[in-house]
Amino acid sequence: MLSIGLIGCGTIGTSICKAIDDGTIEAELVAIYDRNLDDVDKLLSTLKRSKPQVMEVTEMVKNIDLLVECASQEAVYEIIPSALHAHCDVMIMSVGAFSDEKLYKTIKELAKENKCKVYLPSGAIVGLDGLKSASAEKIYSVTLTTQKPPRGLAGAPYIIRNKIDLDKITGKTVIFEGPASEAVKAFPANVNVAATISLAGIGFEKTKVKIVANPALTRNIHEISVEGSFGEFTTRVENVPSPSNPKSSYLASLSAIATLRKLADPIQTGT
Ligand SMILES: NC(=O)C1=CN([C@@H]2O[C@H](COP(=O)(O)OP(=O)(O)OC[C@H]3O[C@@H](n4cnc5c(N)ncnc54)[C@H](OP(=O)(O)O)[C@@H]3O)[C@@H](O)[C@H]2O)C=CC1
Ligand SMILES: O=C([O-])CC(=O)C(=O)O
Repeated sequence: MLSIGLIGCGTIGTSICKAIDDGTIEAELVAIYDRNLDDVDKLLSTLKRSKPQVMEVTEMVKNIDLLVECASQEAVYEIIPSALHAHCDVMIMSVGAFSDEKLYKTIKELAKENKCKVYLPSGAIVGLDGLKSASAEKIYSVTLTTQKPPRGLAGAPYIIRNKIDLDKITGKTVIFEGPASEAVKAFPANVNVAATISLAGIGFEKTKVKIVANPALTRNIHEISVEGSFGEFTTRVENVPSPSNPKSSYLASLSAIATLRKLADPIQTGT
């Protein structure tokens, strides 16, 4: 059975661990870690059958087949290279870290050298299958428009740097427009999906991102528009935010769970 170690015991990490614990994912949860020890304790208290050890990544990677990152972009720098050196496969949620081309190349090389796989779930978006198919030929443009209730953007470096008072936003307001390369740095906990789209499509510089704060919303909306030699499509998802972290949509947790279930399934459906 697949043995899993997980870094980041917050919203997504807890959903994944519960899904392993209740058998939705056929795997063994061997180890968990979070820099916030209260989150570790909270997570442990929700598990009924699994008894993961709490251990740091250097120890964890000696005991697992697959490391799951659901922590932060900085954690990708800290833990993924060690995991690959130790011949572990990895699943990454904080995909925005890959806007750093050097990191992306290093991880790809390490994965090849150590015969490991790097899994990047679709996360909080829909339509990645179409984008991947379209990228076999010419794509002319890709645009992501993300709308969140203002509290779903709280704490982002761009909001802090520009002293944007989210409480004063009373109508639909465009907060940011620019390439995905800038968006994932300005909003590292809000639009990792822009990175996943960039990697599947036309890259971080050509992928356009618009971020809108909309106080009329209770959901996180992601719209992707793609034009290419295949024709054009637009996808739109209205995501329920996770109760414990309004920045992260619940679909992101479900997508992580689906990716892990796929690993145990001999039949692979979809592009
Ligand atoms: N690909 C996608 O579609 C999506 C990706 N995400 C991303 O997935 C990641 C997890 O999301 P979510 O579960 O909602 O986040 P949470 O904030 O709920 O949980 C993350 C946990 O990881 C901890 N953590 C952060 N950095 C490190 C580190 N370097 N080492 C150890 N622990 C660390 C945090 O601690 P502390 O509280 O101290 O920061 C926190 O306890 C985030 O980066 C998020 O932006 C989210 C939604 C969609
Ligand atoms: O969950 C979402 O709606 C998207 C998100 O936070 C991210 O991509 O980082």
